[in-house]
Amino acid sequence: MKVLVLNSGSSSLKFQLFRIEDWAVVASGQVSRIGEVTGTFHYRWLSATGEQCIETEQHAIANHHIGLEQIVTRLQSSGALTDIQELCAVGHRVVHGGEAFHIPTIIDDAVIDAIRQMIPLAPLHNPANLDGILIARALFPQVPQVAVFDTAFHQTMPRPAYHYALPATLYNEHHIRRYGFHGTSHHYVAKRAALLLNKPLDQCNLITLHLGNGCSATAIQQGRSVDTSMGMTPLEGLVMGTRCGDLDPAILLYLTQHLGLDHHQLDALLNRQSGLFGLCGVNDMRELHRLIAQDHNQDAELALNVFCYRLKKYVGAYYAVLGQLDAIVFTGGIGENDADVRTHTLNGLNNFGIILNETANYAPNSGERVVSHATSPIAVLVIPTNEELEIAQQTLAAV
Ligand SMILES: Nc1ncnc2c1ncn2[C@@H]1O[C@H](COP(=O)(O)OP(=O)(O)O)[C@@H](O)[C@H]1O
Ligand SMILES: CC(=O)OP(=O)(O)O
Ligand SMILES: [Mg+2]
Repeated sequence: MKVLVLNSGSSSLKFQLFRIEDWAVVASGQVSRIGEVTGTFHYRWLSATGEQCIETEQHAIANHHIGLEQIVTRLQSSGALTDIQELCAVGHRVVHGGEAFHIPTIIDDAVIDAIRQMIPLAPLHNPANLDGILIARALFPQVPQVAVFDTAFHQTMPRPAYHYALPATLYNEHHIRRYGFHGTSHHYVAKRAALLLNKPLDQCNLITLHLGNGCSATAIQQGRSVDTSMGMTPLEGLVMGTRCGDLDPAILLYLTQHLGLDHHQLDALLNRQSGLFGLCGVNDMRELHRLIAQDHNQDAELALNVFCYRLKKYVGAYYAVLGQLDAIVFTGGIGENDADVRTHTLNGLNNFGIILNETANYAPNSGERVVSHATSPIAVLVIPTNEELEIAQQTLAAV
């Protein structure tokens, strides 16, 4: 039997098909640039003889419905999913679950309505997540669908951590509070960290740093999220690829009053034109390093420093929140691969008991690893995230 995981974004649809006996990935890939003149269909699968096969096609993919149809056709023709009966569930990443969802949830009409109502709280993510659900339901009417929410893991945050200092009615009547995101990833790497530390998760205090296109930090006390850097929406907190993270809210007033920006322009500015991109014109961390190495580009250098400085402040704050700390965990495309970011962020924290081992930190290695010094009281770990596997396992448990 197999579980299909879908992560539906605004212009892409990522998928992985797992065999539940051993959680092997039988097929995976993504359709991207949906709705553009040329789309891309990237497909990887295991042949009948166990060989890894890869294929990339370029052609227009008009919408998510057509994208998912093409995925299913290819899953069938490659032998990864010869019969739909083999599919025991479809798991969906859903970014915003508000306060309604603490656990993976079997999708029915009421759940779909609730996800729809959450769209204003995650305008970049929830509409696409919902499309993925509706299309998968139409394509596989007999197969149970499960929603796994980015917000669920953070529902254990205590009230002082999630309340904004705003008039109480804004929470009581409008649900304006901090929710936090990337919970599936923070939870997954926390479980892996506990194994590496050889301690039960409910005895581990951790700071997990998910640094991808979106970036967030989480303080984990005895295995539960007690604070996280993203807020009501995935815009608060760390510096990200194109999102600004924390800023003085009066800047928004200034931008509207003195520069005449309307709310569409503000949305574009904060979500898509800020972060690393706003500071130096590129949002890909690898590109940023190239600009620094090849051209000594000062904007890129500043962007890297702003990124790491903000991250260091969150590490310090969450250390104070936790009081006692077992490990700091780096994950996501940047966290897993960028030794410079790890060094810049943790530089000068020796007196806090955080001592990087630079040889281990810079060693070319892609697996789970310890990059702190053997004598460091607090371990520093690099753990590749696997949101899809976590969603697949939670999906199976839910059905
Ligand atoms: N080898 C690398 N060194 C530095 N940064 C990297 C490396 N590989 C990927 N990244 C960065 O990871 C980010 C994307 O992270 P990822 O977790 O894949 O994103 P997403 O949030 O879309 O899942 C990009 O900024 C990219 O530059
Ligand atoms: C919630 C969020 O920011 O997700 P992503 O990093 O996939 O954009
Ligand atoms: Mg991601």
